[in-house]
Amino acid sequence: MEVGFLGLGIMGKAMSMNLLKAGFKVTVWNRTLSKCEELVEHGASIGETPAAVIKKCKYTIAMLSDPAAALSVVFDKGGVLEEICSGKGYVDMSTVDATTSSQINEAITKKGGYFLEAPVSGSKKPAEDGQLVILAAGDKTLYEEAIPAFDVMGKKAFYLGEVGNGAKMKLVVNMIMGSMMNAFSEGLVLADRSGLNQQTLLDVLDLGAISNPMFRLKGPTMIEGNYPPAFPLKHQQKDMRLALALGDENAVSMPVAAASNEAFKTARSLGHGDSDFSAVHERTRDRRRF
Ligand SMILES: NC(=O)C1=CN([C@@H]2O[C@H](COP(=O)(O)OP(=O)(O)OC[C@H]3O[C@@H](n4cnc5c(N)ncnc54)[C@H](OP(=O)(O)O)[C@@H]3O)[C@@H](O)[C@H]2O)C=CC1
Ligand SMILES: O=CC(=O)O
Repeated sequence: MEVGFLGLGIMGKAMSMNLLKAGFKVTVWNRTLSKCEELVEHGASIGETPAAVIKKCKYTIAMLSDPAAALSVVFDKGGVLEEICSGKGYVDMSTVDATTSSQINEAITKKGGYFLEAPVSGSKKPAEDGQLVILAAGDKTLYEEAIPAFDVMGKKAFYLGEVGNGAKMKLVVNMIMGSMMNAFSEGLVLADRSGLNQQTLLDVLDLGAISNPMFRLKGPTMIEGNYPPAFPLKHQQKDMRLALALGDENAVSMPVAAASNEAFKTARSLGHGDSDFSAVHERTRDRRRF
Protein backbone atom coordinates (compact mmCIF):
# COMPACT_ATOMS: atom_id res chain seq x y z
CA MET A 1 0.00 0.00 0.00
CA GLU A 2 1.34 3.45 -0.92
CA VAL A 3 0.78 6.30 1.54
CA GLY A 4 1.89 9.90 1.82
CA PHE A 5 2.98 11.37 5.15
CA LEU A 6 3.08 15.11 5.89
CA GLY A 7 4.86 16.30 9.04
CA LEU A 8 7.88 14.50 10.48
CA GLY A 9 8.08 15.92 13.99
CA ILE A 10 8.39 13.76 17.10
CA MET A 11 5.21 11.85 16.27
CA GLY A 12 5.20 11.88 12.47
CA LYS A 13 8.73 10.55 12.25
CA ALA A 14 7.94 7.56 14.50
CA MET A 15 4.61 6.85 12.82
CA SER A 16 5.95 7.02 9.25
CA MET A 17 8.97 4.91 10.23
CA ASN A 18 6.63 2.20 11.51
CA LEU A 19 4.69 2.29 8.23
CA LEU A 20 7.94 1.85 6.31
CA LYS A 21 9.05 -1.02 8.54
CA ALA A 22 5.67 -2.71 8.01
CA GLY A 23 6.19 -2.66 4.25
CA PHE A 24 4.14 0.39 3.22
CA LYS A 25 5.58 2.49 0.39
CA VAL A 26 5.80 5.93 2.00
CA THR A 27 6.28 9.34 0.37
CA VAL A 28 7.14 12.00 2.95
CA TRP A 29 7.10 15.77 3.10
CA ASN A 30 8.20 18.05 5.91
CA ARG A 31 8.43 21.85 6.02
CA THR A 32 12.04 21.51 7.21
CA LEU A 33 13.33 19.25 4.46
CA SER A 34 16.32 17.85 6.40
CA LYS A 35 13.95 15.89 8.66
CA CYS A 36 13.09 13.68 5.63
CA GLU A 37 16.64 12.30 5.40
CA GLU A 38 16.36 9.56 8.02
CA LEU A 39 13.12 8.32 6.47
CA VAL A 40 14.73 8.28 3.03
CA GLU A 41 17.55 6.16 4.45
CA HIS A 42 14.85 3.66 5.41
CA GLY A 43 13.31 3.62 1.94
CA ALA A 44 10.90 6.56 1.84
CA SER A 45 10.52 8.84 -1.20
CA ILE A 46 10.27 12.62 -0.88
CA GLY A 47 7.48 14.81 -2.23
CA GLU A 48 8.51 18.42 -2.86
CA THR A 49 5.22 19.85 -1.60
CA PRO A 50 2.09 18.52 0.13
CA ALA A 51 0.39 18.75 -3.29
CA ALA A 52 3.09 16.56 -4.87
CA VAL A 53 2.54 13.92 -2.18
CA ILE A 54 -1.23 13.97 -2.71
CA LYS A 55 -0.75 13.68 -6.47
CA LYS A 56 1.38 10.56 -6.02
CA CYS A 57 -0.58 8.75 -3.29
CA LYS A 58 -4.16 7.52 -2.99
CA TYR A 59 -3.98 8.04 0.80
CA THR A 60 -2.11 10.77 2.68
CA ILE A 61 -1.69 11.13 6.45
CA ALA A 62 -0.79 14.40 8.18
CA MET A 63 0.71 14.90 11.67
CA LEU A 64 1.20 18.63 12.21
CA SER A 65 1.66 20.84 15.24
CA ASP A 66 -1.55 22.85 15.55
CA PRO A 67 -4.59 24.32 13.73
CA ALA A 68 -2.50 26.95 11.90
CA ALA A 69 -0.13 24.29 10.54
CA ALA A 70 -2.97 21.91 9.61
CA LEU A 71 -4.76 24.69 7.69
CA SER A 72 -1.60 25.97 6.02
CA VAL A 73 -0.66 22.54 4.65
CA VAL A 74 -4.11 22.16 3.11
CA PHE A 75 -4.94 25.68 1.89
CA ASP A 76 -1.62 27.40 1.10
CA LYS A 77 0.25 27.38 -2.22
CA GLY A 78 1.49 23.88 -2.99
CA GLY A 79 -1.01 22.53 -0.48
CA VAL A 80 -3.22 19.47 -0.35
CA LEU A 81 -6.18 21.17 -2.05
CA GLU A 82 -4.26 21.63 -5.29
CA GLU A 83 -4.23 17.89 -6.01
CA ILE A 84 -6.94 16.29 -3.91
CA CYS A 85 -9.65 14.80 -6.10
CA SER A 86 -12.15 12.00 -6.35
CA GLY A 87 -10.77 8.69 -5.07
CA LYS A 88 -8.10 10.24 -2.82
CA GLY A 89 -8.25 10.14 0.97
CA TYR A 90 -6.72 12.58 3.49
CA VAL A 91 -6.30 11.55 7.13
CA ASP A 92 -5.31 14.33 9.53
CA MET A 93 -3.95 12.89 12.79
CA SER A 94 -2.86 16.26 14.26
CA THR A 95 -4.52 17.51 17.46
CA VAL A 96 -6.72 20.41 16.37
CA ASP A 97 -10.17 21.77 17.25
CA ALA A 98 -13.40 20.62 15.61
CA THR A 99 -13.77 23.86 13.62
CA THR A 100 -10.37 23.41 11.97
CA SER A 101 -11.17 19.82 11.12
CA SER A 102 -14.56 20.76 9.69
CA GLN A 103 -13.01 23.47 7.50
CA ILE A 104 -10.55 20.95 6.08
CA ASN A 105 -13.29 18.35 5.61
CA GLU A 106 -15.49 20.81 3.72
CA ALA A 107 -12.73 21.92 1.37
CA ILE A 108 -11.58 18.39 0.62
CA THR A 109 -15.02 16.91 0.06
CA LYS A 110 -15.91 19.87 -2.21
CA LYS A 111 -13.08 18.72 -4.48
CA GLY A 112 -14.32 15.11 -4.44
CA GLY A 113 -11.77 13.78 -1.95
CA TYR A 114 -12.64 12.08 1.30
CA PHE A 115 -11.53 13.04 4.79
CA LEU A 116 -10.97 11.47 8.18
CA GLU A 117 -9.69 13.17 11.32
CA ALA A 118 -7.76 10.75 13.50
CA PRO A 119 -5.92 12.42 16.41
CA VAL A 120 -4.04 10.08 18.70
CA SER A 121 -3.56 9.52 22.37
CA GLY A 122 -0.09 8.33 23.37
CA SER A 123 3.25 10.01 23.22
CA LYS A 124 6.67 9.54 21.59
CA LYS A 125 7.26 6.02 22.99
CA PRO A 126 3.79 4.67 22.12
CA ALA A 127 4.27 6.20 18.63
CA GLU A 128 7.62 4.39 18.28
CA ASP A 129 6.08 1.16 19.58
CA GLY A 130 2.97 1.34 17.36
CA GLN A 131 0.80 1.57 20.49
CA LEU A 132 -1.20 4.75 19.88
CA VAL A 133 -4.93 5.06 20.58
CA ILE A 134 -6.58 6.44 17.44
CA LEU A 135 -9.67 8.65 17.72
CA ALA A 136 -11.10 8.70 14.20
CA ALA A 137 -14.17 10.48 12.85
CA GLY A 138 -15.43 11.37 9.39
CA ASP A 139 -15.70 9.27 6.25
CA LYS A 140 -16.48 5.68 7.33
CA THR A 141 -15.18 4.14 4.10
CA LEU A 142 -11.86 5.93 4.51
CA TYR A 143 -11.76 4.75 8.12
CA GLU A 144 -12.13 1.15 6.99
CA GLU A 145 -9.51 1.60 4.25
CA ALA A 146 -7.10 3.16 6.76
CA ILE A 147 -7.30 0.24 9.20
CA PRO A 148 -4.16 -1.54 7.89
CA ALA A 149 -2.18 1.66 8.58
CA PHE A 150 -3.91 2.22 11.94
CA ASP A 151 -3.04 -1.36 12.91
CA VAL A 152 0.63 -0.53 12.37
CA MET A 153 0.57 2.82 14.21
CA GLY A 154 -1.80 2.01 17.03
CA LYS A 155 -3.10 -0.56 19.47
CA LYS A 156 -6.75 0.46 19.12
CA ALA A 157 -8.78 2.66 16.77
CA PHE A 158 -12.15 4.14 17.73
CA TYR A 159 -14.61 5.34 15.09
CA LEU A 160 -16.50 8.24 16.68
CA GLY A 161 -18.93 9.34 13.95
CA GLU A 162 -19.06 12.77 12.33
CA VAL A 163 -16.04 15.03 11.76
CA GLY A 164 -15.30 16.98 14.94
CA ASN A 165 -15.95 14.14 17.37
CA GLY A 166 -12.36 12.86 17.13
CA ALA A 167 -10.97 16.34 17.77
CA LYS A 168 -13.32 16.88 20.71
CA MET A 169 -12.51 13.50 22.29
CA LYS A 170 -8.79 14.21 21.98
CA LEU A 171 -9.17 17.64 23.61
CA VAL A 172 -11.19 16.22 26.51
CA VAL A 173 -8.52 13.56 27.11
CA ASN A 174 -5.68 16.08 26.99
CA MET A 175 -7.54 18.55 29.20
CA ILE A 176 -7.70 15.81 31.85
CA MET A 177 -4.04 14.89 31.29
CA GLY A 178 -2.85 18.52 31.58
CA SER A 179 -4.81 19.05 34.80
CA MET A 180 -3.45 15.80 36.22
CA MET A 181 0.09 16.85 35.41
CA ASN A 182 -0.34 20.08 37.39
CA ALA A 183 -1.82 18.28 40.41
CA PHE A 184 1.05 15.78 40.24
CA SER A 185 3.65 18.55 40.06
CA GLU A 186 2.10 20.36 43.02
CA GLY A 187 2.06 17.09 44.98
CA LEU A 188 5.76 16.51 44.33
CA VAL A 189 6.62 20.04 45.50
CA LEU A 190 4.34 19.77 48.54
CA ALA A 191 5.95 16.46 49.54
CA ASP A 192 9.44 17.94 49.17
CA ARG A 193 8.74 21.19 51.05
CA SER A 194 7.02 19.35 53.88
CA GLY A 195 10.02 17.11 54.42
CA LEU A 196 8.87 13.95 52.64
CA ASN A 197 10.86 11.87 50.19
CA GLN A 198 9.56 12.37 46.65
CA GLN A 199 10.54 8.88 45.50
CA THR A 200 8.53 7.46 48.40
CA LEU A 201 5.56 9.53 47.20
CA LEU A 202 5.95 7.96 43.73
CA ASP A 203 6.06 4.48 45.30
CA VAL A 204 2.92 5.17 47.34
CA LEU A 205 1.05 6.61 44.34
CA ASP A 206 2.01 3.66 42.18
CA LEU A 207 0.40 1.18 44.57
CA GLY A 208 -2.90 3.02 44.97
CA ALA A 209 -6.07 3.90 43.09
CA ILE A 210 -4.46 6.78 41.14
CA SER A 211 -1.50 4.77 39.85
CA ASN A 212 -0.97 5.52 36.15
CA PRO A 213 1.70 5.29 33.43
CA MET A 214 2.14 9.07 33.26
CA PHE A 215 3.13 9.43 36.93
CA ARG A 216 5.33 6.32 36.59
CA LEU A 217 7.10 7.61 33.48
CA LYS A 218 7.42 11.32 34.27
CA GLY A 219 7.87 11.26 38.07
CA PRO A 220 11.54 10.25 38.22
CA THR A 221 12.63 12.77 35.57
CA MET A 222 10.58 15.56 37.18
CA ILE A 223 12.35 14.92 40.49
CA GLU A 224 15.67 15.26 38.61
CA GLY A 225 14.49 18.44 36.83
CA ASN A 226 14.99 16.75 33.47
CA TYR A 227 12.40 17.19 30.70
CA PRO A 228 13.48 15.59 27.38
CA PRO A 229 10.66 16.43 24.95
CA ALA A 230 8.23 13.58 24.29
CA PHE A 231 5.11 15.75 24.28
CA PRO A 232 6.22 19.39 23.89
CA LEU A 233 4.75 21.73 26.50
CA LYS A 234 3.69 24.24 23.81
CA HIS A 235 1.41 21.55 22.34
CA GLN A 236 -0.10 20.66 25.72
CA GLN A 237 -0.86 24.35 26.28
CA LYS A 238 -2.44 24.54 22.82
CA ASP A 239 -4.64 21.57 23.77
CA MET A 240 -5.67 23.21 27.08
CA ARG A 241 -6.52 26.40 25.18
CA LEU A 242 -8.62 24.51 22.62
CA ALA A 243 -10.32 22.43 25.34
CA LEU A 244 -11.21 25.60 27.24
CA ALA A 245 -12.73 27.03 24.05
CA LEU A 246 -14.80 23.83 23.75
CA GLY A 247 -15.88 24.41 27.35
CA ASP A 248 -16.88 27.99 26.46
CA GLU A 249 -18.98 26.76 23.53
CA ASN A 250 -20.79 24.28 25.75
CA ALA A 251 -21.05 26.47 28.89
CA VAL A 252 -18.97 24.00 30.90
CA SER A 253 -17.19 25.61 33.85
CA MET A 254 -13.63 24.22 34.06
CA PRO A 255 -11.73 26.10 36.80
CA VAL A 256 -9.17 23.31 37.23
CA ALA A 257 -8.37 23.25 33.51
CA ALA A 258 -8.25 27.06 33.40
CA ALA A 259 -5.72 27.16 36.25
CA SER A 260 -3.67 24.44 34.53
CA ASN A 261 -3.68 26.41 31.30
CA GLU A 262 -2.30 29.41 33.19
CA ALA A 263 0.46 27.22 34.62
CA PHE A 264 1.40 25.96 31.14
CA LYS A 265 1.34 29.52 29.79
CA THR A 266 3.67 30.66 32.57
CA ALA A 267 5.99 27.73 31.84
CA ARG A 268 6.01 28.74 28.17
CA SER A 269 6.83 32.32 29.09
CA LEU A 270 9.74 30.99 31.17
CA GLY A 271 11.15 29.34 28.02
CA HIS A 272 9.93 25.75 28.51
CA GLY A 273 7.70 25.53 25.41
CA ASP A 274 9.93 23.06 23.58
CA SER A 275 10.60 20.92 26.66
CA ASP A 276 8.36 18.07 27.65
CA PHE A 277 5.02 19.15 29.13
CA SER A 278 6.21 17.86 32.52
CA ALA A 279 8.46 20.97 32.57
CA VAL A 280 5.45 22.79 34.01
CA HIS A 281 7.07 21.45 37.19
CA GLU A 282 9.75 24.15 36.85
CA ARG A 283 7.04 26.74 37.27
CA THR A 284 5.49 24.95 40.28
CA ARG A 285 8.79 24.63 42.11
CA ASP A 286 10.10 28.11 41.33
CA ARG A 287 10.49 29.58 44.83
CA ARG A 288 10.69 33.11 43.44
CA ARG A 289 7.09 32.87 42.27
CA PHE A 290 5.33 30.75 44.90
N1 LIG B 1 4.39 14.47 21.00
C1 LIG B 1 3.35 13.85 21.55
O1 LIG B 1 3.50 13.17 22.58
C2 LIG B 1 1.99 13.90 20.95
C3 LIG B 1 1.63 14.89 20.06
N2 LIG B 1 0.35 14.92 19.55
C4 LIG B 1 -0.05 15.93 18.60
O2 LIG B 1 0.52 15.56 17.36
C5 LIG B 1 0.89 16.72 16.61
C6 LIG B 1 2.38 16.67 16.29
O3 LIG B 1 3.08 16.62 17.50
P1 LIG B 1 4.67 16.45 17.58
O4 LIG B 1 5.13 15.54 16.51
O5 LIG B 1 4.98 16.18 18.98
O6 LIG B 1 5.12 17.94 17.23
P2 LIG B 1 6.50 18.51 16.68
O7 LIG B 1 6.55 19.91 17.17
O8 LIG B 1 7.61 17.59 16.99
O9 LIG B 1 6.28 18.50 15.09
C7 LIG B 1 5.37 19.39 14.50
C8 LIG B 1 5.34 19.17 13.01
O10 LIG B 1 4.47 20.16 12.42
C9 LIG B 1 5.23 20.84 11.39
N3 LIG B 1 4.76 22.23 11.26
C10 LIG B 1 4.64 23.15 12.24
N4 LIG B 1 4.17 24.31 11.72
C11 LIG B 1 4.01 24.10 10.40
C12 LIG B 1 3.55 24.91 9.33
N5 LIG B 1 3.14 26.17 9.53
N6 LIG B 1 3.51 24.37 8.09
C13 LIG B 1 3.91 23.09 7.89
N7 LIG B 1 4.35 22.28 8.85
C14 LIG B 1 4.40 22.78 10.10
C15 LIG B 1 6.67 20.75 11.84
O11 LIG B 1 7.52 21.01 10.76
P3 LIG B 1 9.05 21.50 11.00
O12 LIG B 1 9.82 20.23 11.24
O13 LIG B 1 9.41 22.19 9.77
O14 LIG B 1 9.02 22.39 12.21
C16 LIG B 1 6.70 19.29 12.32
O15 LIG B 1 6.75 18.41 11.24
C17 LIG B 1 0.47 17.91 17.47
O16 LIG B 1 -0.81 18.32 17.08
C18 LIG B 1 0.44 17.33 18.89
O17 LIG B 1 -0.43 18.04 19.74
C19 LIG B 1 -0.57 13.94 19.86
C20 LIG B 1 -0.25 12.95 20.71
C21 LIG B 1 1.05 12.86 21.34
O1 LIG C 1 -1.20 14.36 23.24
C1 LIG C 1 -0.40 13.84 23.95
C2 LIG C 1 -0.50 12.48 24.43
O2 LIG C 1 0.40 12.04 25.19
O3 LIG C 1 -1.46 11.81 24.07
